[in-house]
Order: sequence, then structure tokens, then C-alpha cells
Amino acid sequence: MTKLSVNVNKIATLRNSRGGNVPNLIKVAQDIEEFGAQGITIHPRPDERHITYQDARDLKKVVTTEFNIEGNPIPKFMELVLELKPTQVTLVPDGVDAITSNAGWDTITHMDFLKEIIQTFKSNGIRTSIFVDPDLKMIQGAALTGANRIELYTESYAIAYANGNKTGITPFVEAAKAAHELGMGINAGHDLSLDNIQFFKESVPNLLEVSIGHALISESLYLGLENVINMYINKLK
Ligand SMILES: CC(=O)[C@@H](O)[C@H](O)COP(=O)(O)O
Ligand SMILES: NCC(=O)COP(=O)(O)O
Repeated sequence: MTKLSVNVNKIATLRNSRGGNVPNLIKVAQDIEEFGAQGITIHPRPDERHITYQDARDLKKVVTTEFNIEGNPIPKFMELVLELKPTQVTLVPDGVDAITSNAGWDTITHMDFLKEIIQTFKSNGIRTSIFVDPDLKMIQGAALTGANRIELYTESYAIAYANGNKTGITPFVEAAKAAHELGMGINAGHDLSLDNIQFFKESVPNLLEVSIGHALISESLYLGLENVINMYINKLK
């Protein structure tokens, strides 16, 4: 079975757009767990434009499933993760001004840096994962850093699938096989959706976890809209 970890960044984005506490991030995370998701993912960015560092602390107190914190291991991120000791930390090489994550690690160039960071987290009992493109050299590099898992950066697959090109899955299948042979667990995420998740799951072996946020929250709006509009109409009769 592949675990579903729901990324709640978008809930915080919506809340922050008005100030106040609607929607209530903590309540939404608790509901997501109650509805069956097996994990909660957050990606606090340095500018705290969606998830704040305080959100991370508040979520740590209530999350009962797997808590996954993603981000670039700058000093303040390192301090936060070491303070909270989530189930898993996923290292993502995102620039401060990036709209969203847009690349995996170059695990060869950054090998020494990653080795040290991973050792620090592992010695604190935190499972480690590295965000990587489905590139065999990068997968081999990830194994040499000592990371427990990789998270395959799935944007290229999502774009290819949306364009009707199923061969976009091939590098992910090869990357997953290599990672498994090298003793690492396999996670995946970015732009996965109700449309493309089943083919990904059926094709990629040994997939332990997917983290999904943007599409999942958007789909929840679409799928809930009719119900809510009818509830308003009934109250306005
Ligand atoms: C690593 C990854 O792909 C996700 O964390 C994604 O970047 C979500 O971050 P945003 O919600 O800031 O786009
Ligand atoms: N690690 C990927 C993630 O948490 C969610 O990415 P997305 O579904 O918001 O693109």
C-alpha cells in the first residue's frame, strides 16, 4: 500500500489571504486524518507565505499520523525540524523566491553538504528523504548521502500525462527500481492528482508514500461546490 500524505500548504494560503483563522489549519489537518489520510505534509517556506513556523509547532501537537516537513535545510529550517522531530524531513533545494519547488537536488555537487545534514537528522531519530529528479546519477548520489528515502519530483510526469504521453512514466519506473536496489524507500510528489495518480501507482514499484496538496485541495473545492451552493440556496428560500 502507498500512504497518502496530504500537503496542507494551500489551506494556510487561503487562511493568510484574509488574516484571521478561516479555514482553521489545525482543524483541517485533524479532519484530513480522520477521513483516512496517513500523513500530513507541510513545506514552510522562508518567507512563511503559507505555512508559518508557528503552524509547524501547532501541527506537531495534534498530528497523529506521519508528519512530514519539507524544505531547504537553511539554518532556521534545521532548527525547526530538530526542535519538532517530525516522522520525516524531506530536503528540497528550493530558492527563496521560487513560486513552488522546481527542481530536485544535484546530489553529486551537494554530496558533502547533504551527507552532513542527513547524518544530523538521522542521529536525532528523524527519517530523511531527498527530493530528486528521476535521474539515475542523482539517485545513486542520494544513496551515498545516507538518506533513508528519495522523493521523486513528479512534475514532468504530470505534464506528460496531461498531454496524453504515458511514456513520461518510464524514467520514474527506472528511478524507483534503482532506488529500491540501493536500499532506499520511494516517495513521490508534485502535481500528482486524481487524474494521474492511479497510473503512477500502478507503474512505479515499491512506492511508499505520495504527498499531494495543490490538486487535492483544488479537487476538494470542485467536488464540494455543488453541495455548498445547494446548502446556501436552501437557507435563502
Ligand atoms: C516538494 C514539493 O513538490 C512540494 O512541497 C511543493 O513544492 C509544495 O510547495 P508549495 O505549496 O509552496 O508550492
Ligand atoms: N512533496 C509534494 C507535495 O507535498 C505536494 O505537492 P503539490 O501536490 O502541491 O504539487
